[in-house]
Amino acid sequence: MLRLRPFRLETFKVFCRHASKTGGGKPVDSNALAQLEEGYKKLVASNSKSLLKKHLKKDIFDNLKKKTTPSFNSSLLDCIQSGLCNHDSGVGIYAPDAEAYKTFADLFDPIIEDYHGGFKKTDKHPESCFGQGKDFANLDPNNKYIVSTRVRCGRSVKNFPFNPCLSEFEYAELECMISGALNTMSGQYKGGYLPLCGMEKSVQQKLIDEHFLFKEGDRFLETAGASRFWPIGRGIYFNEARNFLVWVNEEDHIRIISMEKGGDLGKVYDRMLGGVEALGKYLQFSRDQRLGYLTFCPTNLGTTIRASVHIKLPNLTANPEEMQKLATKYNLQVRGTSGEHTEAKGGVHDISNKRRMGLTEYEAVKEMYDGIRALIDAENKVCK
Ligand SMILES: Nc1ncnc2c1ncn2[C@@H]1O[C@H](COP(=O)(O)OP(=O)(O)OP(=O)(O)O)[C@@H](O)[C@H]1O
Ligand SMILES: NC(=[NH2+])NCCC[C@H](N)C(=O)O
Repeated sequence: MLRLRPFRLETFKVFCRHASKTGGGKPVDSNALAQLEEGYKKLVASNSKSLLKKHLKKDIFDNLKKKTTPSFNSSLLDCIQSGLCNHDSGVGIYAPDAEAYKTFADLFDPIIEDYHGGFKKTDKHPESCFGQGKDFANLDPNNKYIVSTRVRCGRSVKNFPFNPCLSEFEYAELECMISGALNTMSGQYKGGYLPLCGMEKSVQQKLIDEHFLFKEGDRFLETAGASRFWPIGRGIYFNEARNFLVWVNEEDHIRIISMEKGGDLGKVYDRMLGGVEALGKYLQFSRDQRLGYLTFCPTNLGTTIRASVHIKLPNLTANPEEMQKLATKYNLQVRGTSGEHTEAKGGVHDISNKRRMGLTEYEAVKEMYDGIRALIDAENKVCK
């Protein structure tokens, strides 16, 4: 087992702040309040299609604008700054610390319900049930459509807040804990950790282009306060075969990723699952009774699973309305070739399950599996 965390002044200060609270955080300072009012006015006047704009009604805004979270004093501005700065956000809100999901529940709950296909504020996320990859046959045995398959999940380490509330010291501490746990991995998971600090720019860019590494300078994350002290504490772990990866301190503390060429979803899923189990022996993850595994972005709560294929469907690509209709029918999300907020290049789309809450891990992957099969069937029908 890893050694116990040493005594830290930072943690002690947080503890004291927490212990001295008698409910409710510190009042929001007048500067933040003025920024909020201004930003809200602009959002309302904009043609933003974000879930933030849709659900931040005036009464909710007025009711939440002066609140802060008990332990970290995170404000509404801390939650919605990204959506206020980026009117092209699809969602536009993040939780600076786990308590934000409760303090600002009047806004998070309807957004969660909308994104995750009806997970109501009275609903409870089910217990984890991963099932087994053997139920998912190769989606494209003749290698006709699928370029590659990837399954990822996110984890937050217990007792640490999310990005905007982490100190520089905590970034380094988290990196040390997570890479320490990763370095114990054996068998097919054996590999090495590469910190972003000191990584050559050309190496970094190559890893991004190969779809292994997270990109840098994501404006949605930056304006959410998630890029402080960059690149301190950030990095990537690879196994020797480069089909198992772990991202450290990007959007979430941990992203566990399994990926390979072709359409063997079952194999990719099992590999991710084994990695999650192995890491779970060394690290404790934050889980909420109602929301499931806790993540920085509400779109990732619950199972945190995104199972995706890079796929070429020329006929459906030529008919984007039909493609979107099918994606909506099967609860799928269509992204561009380099991930979120990018365009499809060479006809390659990234298609994945959209919802992650209110269903088990197995069901989330099954949803993607059934949807991709339906899209391939539809593509084949047009061919005939
Ligand atoms: N099936 C896949 N095959 C190869 N690469 C993939 C696949 N799915 C996603 N990727 C790549 O993974 C990288 C990260 O993508 P992206 O940021 O959209 O998703 P994510 O890591 O699941 O996280 P988030 O949803 O938080 O953005 C990108 O380079 C993207 O192209
Ligand atoms: N990586 C994510 N958390 N994606 C979901 C939302 C991303 C961004 N905040 C938006 O609203 O468009």
